[in-house]
Amino acid sequence: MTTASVVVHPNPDVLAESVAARLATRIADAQAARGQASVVLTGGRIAAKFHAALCQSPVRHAVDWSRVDFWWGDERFLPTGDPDRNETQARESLLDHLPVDPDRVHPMPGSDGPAGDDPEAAAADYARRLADHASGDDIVPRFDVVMLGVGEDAHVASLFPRQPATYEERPVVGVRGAPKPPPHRISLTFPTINLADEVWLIAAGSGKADAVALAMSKPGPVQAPAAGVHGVSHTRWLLDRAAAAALPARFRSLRR
Ligand SMILES: O=C1O[C@H](COP(=O)(O)O)[C@@H](O)[C@H](O)[C@H]1O
Repeated sequence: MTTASVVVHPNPDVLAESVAARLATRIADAQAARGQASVVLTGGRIAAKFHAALCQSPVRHAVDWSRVDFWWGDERFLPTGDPDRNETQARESLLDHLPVDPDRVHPMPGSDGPAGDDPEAAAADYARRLADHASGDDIVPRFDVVMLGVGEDAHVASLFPRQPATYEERPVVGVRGAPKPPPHRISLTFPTINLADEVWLIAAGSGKADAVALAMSKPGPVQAPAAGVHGVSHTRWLLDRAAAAALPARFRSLRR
């Protein structure tokens, strides 16, 4: 049975430390059980903060980083190395500082990649890479953790409200006309994200408060994509107090 939880932290720094420690612990648990782990990284501002926290966290020593597969939930479809790519930012803030296995780092293609400047073709390339790492009859790996930032409009990954990608049944989708720059993106879709063991929605700041409250009021996933994701075992909302400010009082356990 799937479960859900909401944890409210006093500020973005504590949120980042908490996410970093949780992630290292979750990976260590997966490695203890299966010898390896797979995580899906998010982009955005809160990712940069918890990446930095993880690089300093003592708990990072509980993980064998060479036995972790790193995937991305979405990518801004720009040339490799562009500073606005989620991959570039994750390498600079996290992966370049840990002893990861380069063969286990799976960035989404850039617009200068083998599929060319076509986000749909690049998405199909990434779907093939996911299929190559899936088990049995699955077409994507069953990730241990998918981490997702939450946009002010309640988007997650590059699944934006009322956009065609929110209806997509293929595992990865090319996005054109995203309301947040850049307009061309690649994203995992709901069916792929929702096969993960755990899904973590991470949000900080007052700008996210309405989106978090909307998503948790159980609207449809087309209206609020953050409402359309869940882990097979657990869905975790990890918030700072400002992002939780519009939630009903019962969710705001922290009162300091
Ligand atoms: O563009 C994106 O934005 C979201 C949210 O970013 P934030 O800076 O508002 O936290 C992010 O989750 C997504 O991965 C990224 O491509």
